[in-house]
Amino acid sequence: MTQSTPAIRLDRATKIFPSTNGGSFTAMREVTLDVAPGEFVTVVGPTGCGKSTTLSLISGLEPASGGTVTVGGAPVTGIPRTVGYMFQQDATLPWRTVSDNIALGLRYRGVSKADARARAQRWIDTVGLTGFERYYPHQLSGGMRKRVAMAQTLITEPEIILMDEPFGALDVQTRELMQGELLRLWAGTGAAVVFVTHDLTEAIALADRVVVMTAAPATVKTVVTVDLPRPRNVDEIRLDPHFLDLYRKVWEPLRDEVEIARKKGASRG
Ligand SMILES: Nc1ncnc2c1ncn2[C@@H]1O[C@H](COP(=O)(O)OP(=O)(O)OP(=O)(O)O)[C@@H](O)[C@H]1O
Repeated sequence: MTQSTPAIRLDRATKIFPSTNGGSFTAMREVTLDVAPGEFVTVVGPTGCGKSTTLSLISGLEPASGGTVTVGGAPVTGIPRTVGYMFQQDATLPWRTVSDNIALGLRYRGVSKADARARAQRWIDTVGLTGFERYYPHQLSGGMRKRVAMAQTLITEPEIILMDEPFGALDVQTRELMQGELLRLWAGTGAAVVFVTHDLTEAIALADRVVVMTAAPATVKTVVTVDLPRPRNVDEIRLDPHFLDLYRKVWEPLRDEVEIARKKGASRG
């Protein structure tokens, strides 16, 4: 992959699902977006507009109905190995320890048990879980489980990380802590990130660019460049006066779409 090749390219990507009444439902309409290697892009939009569907197309979980989706310059035909995921619900196995859960991705890729364990230990230390290696997920706090999830995602060194509201279920303080942790961990990876969230403060604090989607069917309404310096302290950056300008730039186009989505929902209901 050369420097000019986008990590992800959506070119007029469209997704049509069959609907339960025998018709069809367009979830995405001609979404065009490039994400550069090492870029952090967040995606916001009204509820149900097609944000998760966009991630499904990039991850190869769903094929596009029209347009093209490429990862590292190659069309997505299956689930690319260079992609890591993090969702709102943890992907930890409840019957495996922290150490085994973190090593899992490497074991699936054929790495020996000893090597996977050693690399897992490095990640356990990096995410601040030293001493909890033999704990099971249910013995951990929500924030600690997120640390496991981040280590699980990053240990395979993905070139692309797809995140669907990964901190959505956390309380506000833990969420802010995890945002800071994510930025710290991501900074050393060079991975391109697409991060879906409903939280505009989170979207701006993390991103190089915020993509605002329209009400369903999703298409790109506008893209706001976040020209805040890195490394960022997510606690402090939201107090920066420029942060408020950026918030307005994202919220104003989004507000219109939320209103459209609300009216559509009301007319359907
Ligand atoms: N497999 C599927 N079959 C049929 N319809 C689907 C399927 N997956 C998603 N949809 C529909 O596509 C639309 C977009 O869903 P999607 O989950 O992408 O929205 P979203 O923006 O991520 O929503 P939210 O903000 O609530 O998480 C929804 O109306 C949903 O019902």
